Amino acid sequence: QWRGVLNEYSDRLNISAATPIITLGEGGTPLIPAAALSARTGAKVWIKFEGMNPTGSFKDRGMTMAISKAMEDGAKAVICASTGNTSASAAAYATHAGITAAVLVPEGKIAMGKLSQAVAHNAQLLQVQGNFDDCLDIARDLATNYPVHLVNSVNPDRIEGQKTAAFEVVEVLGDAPDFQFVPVGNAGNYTAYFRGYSEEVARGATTKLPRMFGFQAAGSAPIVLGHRVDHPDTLASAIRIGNPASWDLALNAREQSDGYFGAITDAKILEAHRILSAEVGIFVEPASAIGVAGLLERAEAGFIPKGSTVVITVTGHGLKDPQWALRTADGSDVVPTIVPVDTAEIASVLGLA
Ligand SMILES: Cc1ncc(COP(=O)(O)O)c(/C=C/C(=O)C(=O)O)c1O
Repeated sequence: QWRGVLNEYSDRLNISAATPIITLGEGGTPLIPAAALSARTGAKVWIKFEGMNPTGSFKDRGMTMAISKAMEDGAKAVICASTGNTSASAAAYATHAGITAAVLVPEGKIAMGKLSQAVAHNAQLLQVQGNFDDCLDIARDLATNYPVHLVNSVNPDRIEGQKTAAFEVVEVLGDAPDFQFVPVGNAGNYTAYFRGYSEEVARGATTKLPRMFGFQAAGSAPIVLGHRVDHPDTLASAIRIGNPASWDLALNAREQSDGYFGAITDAKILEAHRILSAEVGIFVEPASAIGVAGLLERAEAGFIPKGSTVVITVTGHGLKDPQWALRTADGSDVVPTIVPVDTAEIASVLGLA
């Protein structure tokens, strides 16, 4: 069986025999051809479905590394700030390791699925009366002044673990794609994919780097705007971040990969969210759909050559924040169809009769 990314890629990660391997089987996620998106764009589109990780997001790749290294350092408690998925993952891996996790989330801005996971995994969850950026400032202060180990993506172990997704793409495609699309909050994952692909080039496993295309929500797009956003706002709560922790690393990755950062409106995020679930059969939380929206926008604008190989990483499962599938385009609630226990009636409603 798949043994988790630290075991599967041990020779390409900075772990040693002294590193305890804390794993829930993360990684080895599906790379799924998206015929509907290929038809819409003329590219050859693949979806890297990171919702299939143990806690339902890509964060598990980084957390297995961060918690394993924390255990190696003798940590007894970990701390993180989170818009939700990092807290769910930190809580799961910490409890699996037998240590405690404290998580700081912006009050009232965490999706129900993620809140449920952090509580279920016995984290000390504090809702901070501020936004994610305030939470990260506090978490860094706590890790500096108290005996708690910081597991946010400012911790390089997280980037190390997350770069394994690029290894898996290359294994399946036999080369790097022409374009790699990702959502961008702190820009840790954008940075991690660039690092993973760069290492593949260095070891001769690929002929090229993909162009790294990252997307931020229009109401929360500091890298696109070129300045911090003090009051970020988007329904894509996972990427509601105004001061990205890996900003400089991401700009470097963009330069070196002839990459791009773009902003996408909430309406276009929801449109892509629906296309992905209704036409491809992949259910994601809204932030994860921004890469699909980004591809549709870039293709429409003529920047994606026909026949290009495109990988879009969708980062969190739709079950994290299922409410969005139950709203119609104009924001009203989907009305359930209620029928009597009567075959003829139902056949008629289904349009069979
Ligand atoms: C579903 C989903 N998609 C994309 C991102 C952006 O990744 P980065 O650009 O590496 O930050 C996040 C980030 C979440 C957190 O930052 C957190 O959980 O604290 C996410 O949950």
